[in-house]
Order: sequence, then C-alpha cells, then structure tokens
Amino acid sequence: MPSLSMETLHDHHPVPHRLDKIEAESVAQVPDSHAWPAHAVHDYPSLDAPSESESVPIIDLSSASGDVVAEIGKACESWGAFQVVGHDAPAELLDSLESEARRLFSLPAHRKLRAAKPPGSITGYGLPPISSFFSKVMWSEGFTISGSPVDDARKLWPQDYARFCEVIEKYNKEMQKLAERLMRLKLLSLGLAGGFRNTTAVLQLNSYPVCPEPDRAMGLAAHTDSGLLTILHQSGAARGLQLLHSDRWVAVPPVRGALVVIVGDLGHVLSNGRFKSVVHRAVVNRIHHRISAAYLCGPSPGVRVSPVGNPADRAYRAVTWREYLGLRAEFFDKAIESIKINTDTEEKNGNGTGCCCAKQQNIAVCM
Ligand SMILES: C=C1C[C@]23C[C@@]1(O)CC[C@H]2[C@@]12CCC[C@@](C)(C(=O)O1)[C@H]2[C@@H]3C(=O)O
Ligand SMILES: O=C(O)CCC(=O)C(=O)O
Ligand SMILES: [Fe+2]
Repeated sequence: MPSLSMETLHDHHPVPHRLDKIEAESVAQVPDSHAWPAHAVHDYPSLDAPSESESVPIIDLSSASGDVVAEIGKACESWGAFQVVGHDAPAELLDSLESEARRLFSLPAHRKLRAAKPPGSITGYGLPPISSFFSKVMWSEGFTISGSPVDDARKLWPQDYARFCEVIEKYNKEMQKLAERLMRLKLLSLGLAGGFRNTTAVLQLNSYPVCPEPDRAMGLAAHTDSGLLTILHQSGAARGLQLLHSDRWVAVPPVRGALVVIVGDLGHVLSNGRFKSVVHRAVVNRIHHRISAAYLCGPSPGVRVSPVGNPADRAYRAVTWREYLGLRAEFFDKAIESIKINTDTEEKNGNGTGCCCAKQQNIAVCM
C-alpha cells in the first residue's frame, strides 16, 4: 500500500493523558479529564430504536439485479453511508484483523508506548488524531498504519511481528480492491465510467475499552472522514457507531460480515456536493471492549480531486488529499468550507485545476 507522507502537516497541541485499555478497565468513575459535557454526548435527542426508514441501507454487492448502482447513489446522497454485504473480503480475514487489533491493544501501556506516534507523524499508537481539537480526552486508543506496518510492529513485538504484518498487509490489499470497486460504482451512479487507481490509504485501528459511565464519556467525537471513502469494520457484539441523519444520531448496529462504507469529504467534493460526507461518532459501553478498523481511502499522491460535471458549476476547488489533510489539521470541521467556491471566479471555470476526471469527459480516469 503506498504511504502518505505528512511529516509537516499536523499541529502539535499538548496531548492530554491517554487512558489505555487496562487502566480504563480498572477505574470506577470517569475522571474529570475524560468527562464530556452532557450536551456533547446527548446533543441530539433520539437513540431509541430507529424506525425502518431510519436504518442505514444494507446493499448486497453480489446481487444480480442491476439496482446496485442506483442503491449506492441513493444511499450516498441521503445517508452518506451504507452497509455492504456480498463483498469478496473473506470473513476469516475480518476476524483475524480484529484479533490482531485486540492483541495489540491488550499489550501493557509501556509496550504500546514504544510505538507511540512521534510528533508530526501519521503512524503509530496514540489518541485519535482529532483529539487536539477537544479539551476533553476521548475514551479510546488508536493505532494508525500508513504504508508498511513493519517498523511499528517490530517495536511492539520485536520477536514476533510477522503475524501482525501479514494480516495487515492482506487486509489492506483486500480493502484496496473493495474501495476501488466501490469508487467505480459510486462514479457510475454519478453517470461516469472509470475509476481511481493506485489509491492511497490509512488504516486506523480503534479500541474502545469498557467504560464505567458511558453517558459521560465519548469514544470518538463527531467528525467527518477526509478521504474519498472509508470502509469500517466494527467488531461483533457491541454497538458504538452513530451517524448524524436528519438531525438525529442513528446507531449503525454491527451486522455479521457487513462492512460500513462512509463517504468522506473528498467523496463529497468529487460528487460536487451530491454525496453527503456524513458526520459520525463512536460511543462507548459498560460491557464490551469494542474494536473497529477504518480503512480511509484517498486518491494516489499528487492526484487532485475535482468535482464532476460542468466546470462552471463546481462548488469546490480541486485538492489533493495531502493538501486537504493540511486544511483539516488547521480548520478541522471548517476545512470543507475553506475550499468552497463562492463566486464565479476563474477557479470555477477550471483553470489549472488538475482534475481527476480527465477533462470532464464521460470518463473519470484517475492516475
Ligand atoms: C490520514 C489521516 C486521516 C485521519 C487523520 C490521518 O492523518 C490519520 C488517521 C485518520 C483519522 C482516523 C480516525 C478519524 C479521523 C478524523 C482522525 O482523527 O484520524 C481520521 C482522519 C481524517 O479522516 O482526516
Ligand atoms: O469506531 C467507529 O465505529 C468509528 C471509527 C471512525 O469513525 C474512524 O476511525 O474514522
Ligand atoms: Fe470516522
């Protein structure tokens, strides 16, 4: 998997105390550093059983009917997400990834800290990268992989890093195939043949330890993902993922074998705003140690994503993922606003915007 080089992009805010799995399991109360104000946890009302019309769509990729493209387009427009079944990723591989992630997060804190993310780097162990935008600490730990996992895995298991690397590499390959297939289907739903090749990706392993007071804590604060799309694998029993849909938080229950597909900010840009880059978050619970793995897929380095359709109607200027991550590091949830084209400027007419969709012909070939 090609890696994304970001050495200089991240802001360095002081990082508050992290709470690792073992420490989290031993506390009886949420410490003040991790206690989120009630309005942050309960800011939108309903988490009651969602009605039929409020469930994120489940789409079967193996379905013989020709409706898959239309279903995907509709889900991306109305939800900015869907669950996918009938994909080719083997169930055993999903299970192995989860068990490797559990093995990693179950290591004692001092071992995990050997692979702590150095300042300014993307990869390694630590708090969720968006932590620097919040004063309260999230009830989670993360491990970010970009490119080869070998260096970090060696720090965690000097003698026995091969198993972890093998699973990660297999998983990344499988996800790259699926992500590129999903991108082709999404483009088809926008009326374009073609797709993205040599996509880049970041694999984020998330661990949400059990929490004595889930109503006062936040696993992963509300955010959008920045890439073209994210493929999220959530562990079996525990609910946690919630999407903001029609001003309500809607839970996305884990479905055995299903993967959650989330439209990212660049997916929103590519569709010229038709696809929603959905705000989502992860909440925690008292019983289950929840694991998730987010495969965040973006275009290959240097490829600028530009809105499809008539250049005169573009709502966003073209950006590379790297450039956009720089804007996110600065503006977080306002980054998307910062690339909006508000007036009829030259930019809108496409001058110099290295578009990923060759000359806006009916082909979205992305090098
Ligand atoms: C390339 C990246 C995307 C990401 C920030 C990062 O530098 C590394 C991890 C990614 C992740 C995963 C969890 C949610 C998220 C918002 C975060 O804090 O870190 C995403 C970032 C993103 O999509 O911008
Ligand atoms: O754990 C989850 O369900 C959400 C994870 C997520 O949103 C992310 O890693 O970007
Ligand atoms: Fe996310």
